Amino acid sequence: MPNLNDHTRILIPATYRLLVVTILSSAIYAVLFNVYSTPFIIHAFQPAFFTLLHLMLFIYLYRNPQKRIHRVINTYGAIILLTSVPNTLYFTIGAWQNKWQFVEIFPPISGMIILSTTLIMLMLPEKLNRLVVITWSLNSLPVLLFLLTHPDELQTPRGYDLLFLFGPASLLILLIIPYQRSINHHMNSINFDLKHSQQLADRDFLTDVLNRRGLENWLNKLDSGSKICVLLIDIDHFKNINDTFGHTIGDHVLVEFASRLRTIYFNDHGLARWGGEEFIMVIVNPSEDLVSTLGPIFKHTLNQLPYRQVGKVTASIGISTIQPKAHFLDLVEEADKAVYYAKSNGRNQVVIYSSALIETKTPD
Ligand SMILES: Nc1nc2c(ncn2[C@@H]2O[C@H](COP(=O)(O)OP(=O)(O)OP(=O)(O)O)[C@@H](O)[C@H]2O)c(=O)[nH]1
Repeated sequence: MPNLNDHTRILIPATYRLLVVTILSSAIYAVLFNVYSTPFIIHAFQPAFFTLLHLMLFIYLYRNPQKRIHRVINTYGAIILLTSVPNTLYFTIGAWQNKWQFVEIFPPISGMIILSTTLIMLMLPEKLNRLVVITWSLNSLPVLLFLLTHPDELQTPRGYDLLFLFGPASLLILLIIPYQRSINHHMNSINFDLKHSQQLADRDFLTDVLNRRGLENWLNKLDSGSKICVLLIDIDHFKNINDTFGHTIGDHVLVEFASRLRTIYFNDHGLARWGGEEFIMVIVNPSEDLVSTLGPIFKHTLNQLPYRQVGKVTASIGISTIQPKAHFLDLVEEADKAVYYAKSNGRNQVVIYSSALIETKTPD
């Protein structure tokens, strides 16, 4: 799954799992309620409807997970809230009005509520915590309040069962919150470290522009329909700089050269160190007009002012034709031929590749 942030990458499979568990458990309820029917006709349909609803949610997510994940999570939370709470309130209020015995009539959904809320808290983002706590409180408080004010119903096997289920389980839900927060915190810091190391691995340690790997990753992120133009920029007589001023000063020149290249700005472009004293710039969707103006821009930026410690530095630049990004390596070859031509022709110049130029004018 390219271009997904890490959070979404974790969220999507977690939501699939949550939906599968919910579909399976409500399907089991649907079967059980039909085999062992309750006095309420709605129980014959509600779990089946629930199963269908979550199945539709699963298919909806499956068709476009990246775009729909947050909508699906919010809908899931809303369904839990809107189906469980009215159910619980209906039975507790009815029992309070002496319409029925609560412990006999309350359907065995407590396990389902505990399962879904705990799973949501463990798997889904912190923002749903509040919804889960509200759902849980609106379900457990009426039940606990009713049982504690009706000892005759409490002191039955089902009464104690419900008391312990909703009582200690409420505590468990509260305990999961800090646990989940610390997991989130750790995951965020691991993601941050991972991203940081990936960024470091994509950069040239000396000049801090992209390295070859970084450029490749950058190219992969471009739209497949993008057209590009490649510029190879090779410092002239760099060996002389090293020989005359020493390797360390040579390094300083590379850093200064790269910073000057960074100041040349196009709408969308990538800059990388291709080799020792050779840099590469890829311009995305350039016009032919732009390409024809590149020479003066580069010469002005790179050569005009002297470099600290060493004075004048020049470069030979080869520019490829404009082609789809899939032809990147061919374009590098073109730019390389143009650089070779520039070097052989006296250096300190910008050469635009054309087959005619290379065939007819390449000096020996
Ligand atoms: N200081 C320094 N020198 C480097 C680095 N990487 C490569 N070099 C040097 O860059 C020099 C490149 O030399 P050549 O390939 O002969 O090219 P050039 O002297 O620039 O000559 P032309 O390209 O023909 O103008 C070599 O002396 C390498 O040692 C680096 O990271 N730091």
